[in-house]
Amino acid sequence: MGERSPPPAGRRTRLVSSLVLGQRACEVALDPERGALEWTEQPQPRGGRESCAVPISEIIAVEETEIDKKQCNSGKWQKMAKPHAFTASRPKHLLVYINPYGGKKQGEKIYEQKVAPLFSLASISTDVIVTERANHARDNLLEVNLEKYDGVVCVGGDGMFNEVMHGLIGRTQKDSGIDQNNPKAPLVQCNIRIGIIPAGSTDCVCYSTVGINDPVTSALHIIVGDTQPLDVSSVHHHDTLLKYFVSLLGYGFYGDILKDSEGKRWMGPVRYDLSGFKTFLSHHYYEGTISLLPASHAVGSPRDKKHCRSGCHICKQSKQRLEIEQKKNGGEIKGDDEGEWKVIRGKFLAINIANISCACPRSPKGLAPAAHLADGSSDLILVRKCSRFNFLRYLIRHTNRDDQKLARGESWPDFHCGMKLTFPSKNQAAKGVTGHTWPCTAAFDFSFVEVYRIKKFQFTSKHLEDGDCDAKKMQKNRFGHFCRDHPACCCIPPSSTWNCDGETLDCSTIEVTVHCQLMKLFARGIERNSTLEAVQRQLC
Ligand SMILES: CCCCCCCCCCCCC/C=C/[C@@H](O)[C@H](COP(=O)(O)O)NC(C)=O
Ligand SMILES: Nc1ncnc2c1ncn2[C@@H]1O[C@H](COP(=O)(O)OP(=O)(O)O)[C@@H](O)[C@H]1O
Ligand SMILES: [Ca+2]
Repeated sequence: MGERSPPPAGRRTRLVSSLVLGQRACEVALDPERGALEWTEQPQPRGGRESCAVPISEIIAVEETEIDKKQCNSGKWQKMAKPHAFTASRPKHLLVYINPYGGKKQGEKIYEQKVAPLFSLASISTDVIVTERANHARDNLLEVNLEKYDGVVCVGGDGMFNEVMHGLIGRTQKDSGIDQNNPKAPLVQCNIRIGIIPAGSTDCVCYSTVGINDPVTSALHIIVGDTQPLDVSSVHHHDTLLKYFVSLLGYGFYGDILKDSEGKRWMGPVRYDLSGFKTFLSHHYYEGTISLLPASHAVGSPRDKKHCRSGCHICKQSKQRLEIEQKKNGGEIKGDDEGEWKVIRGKFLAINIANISCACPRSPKGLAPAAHLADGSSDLILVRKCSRFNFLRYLIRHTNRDDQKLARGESWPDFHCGMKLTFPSKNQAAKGVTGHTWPCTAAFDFSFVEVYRIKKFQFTSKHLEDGDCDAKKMQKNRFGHFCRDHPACCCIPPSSTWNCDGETLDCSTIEVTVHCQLMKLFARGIERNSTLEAVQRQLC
């Protein structure tokens, strides 16, 4: 590249050159002020000029093409040694776990065909392990030498991500001498980032942190070294750690779907739709006592119209708060017990705790659209006993895609953030209809739905309120539900099971604590589409 004009005083040099892209002549410029590589097509005889720019931090690789050998050997060109790491945060060595049985069983193919070539282009070296059994990745992470890796990649669904996350959290606490079974123990943050290549059935963690479940998009976020902190919640039964979760902890409807779908894994992702339909028809409700500690530190509420997006200032504030706390306490993050507990008793069709929005292809806005990725709080959604018709209205509001239509007549293409928008027709607009099918008709606007932003939570099923929940001591009734007090009961199941990131928990009596930004992902959150969101807000 040759310099065209001297830079104005105080400005860094802008390098400009001509380049042939296929058949087209372009003017290419490296602009250090904007940190971008720009190219503009030279004016065509019929007019028109197209201009593009790519941030330098997002260029994957620089390759020297062999078109003009003479020029290459003329001394003007210098061959770069394997170029990588445009910015310091890019990974060079990755440890990859592939679940060959996740989703539609395409994990290995997806990795080999779509991801590995990009890693190789970006000069990233990998150690790949195709798992041979459940918990293979978790157990391996507890002993492997992690120092040689800049990140861990999991190819699979939410269950696989959850397994890898358990390995890393467990390893970090073990190395720091922290007892994970103690619900009050201050956990140590994991600094090694996880990348998720979606190849599962729901891919909720990937969808909610990237905006789409696309393996190539995820691979690019890993390559450019994006970092997205993530809240993780722990689930304890007295002094025993049961599990951690990132997406959904669900009792009642989502617990029953999971339980029913376990034997249908061979069907692939469609098992959830079938079990969903069956569970909807069974319409079981469950009685119990909930105690919750509101997230007094958290800004905003689960009903907010403004959602967590790339560079979210609410999540940034939480990071600053954490750093101040860590400095004060010599690196430790102390549990925050401040505030007044609220106790709620009742009959519930669903109890959902969402650490993040839980957006996925089946529910593009998510079960908790306003939940933040890294604010140290979870959104608790209580759906009380109501009619089947009302429950269906609630389900449709958070699962239906048509509910998200906004454009006049036709739909906009699917945006990066996974939304599809359609405006009301002219006739509808003339009648003052601005959005009867618009997503702002929130799933929470029902008298039988309550929402809270929480930092701690406890639950006891009514049938267990006076006893212990040792699953082995309990008798299983013929529907597969535990029922100690009423062994012959076959009408209303006394307790459901918890769906914890897609795994069932053995105990229904649990205690949940949100750990602010315990993990980091190779992601950058859902990117804002400003035009689209401005229209969205206007119509709301
Ligand atoms: C009649 C209506 C039927 C509705 C069925 C709809 C399912 C809607 C799914 C929204 C769930 C979002 C929360 C995500 C949970 C995942 O962690 C979990 C595990 O995902 P994985 O199988 O590991 O990818 N998936 C489920 C369905 O529980
Ligand atoms: N090789 C394997 N054989 C059987 N199960 C596995 C294997 N590797 C991982 N798993 C387990 O499979 C479960 C589901 O995996 P996941 O990738 O989330 O698929 P899905 O989204 O279809 O549920 C996870 O809990 C994980 O622990
Ligand atoms: Ca959160």
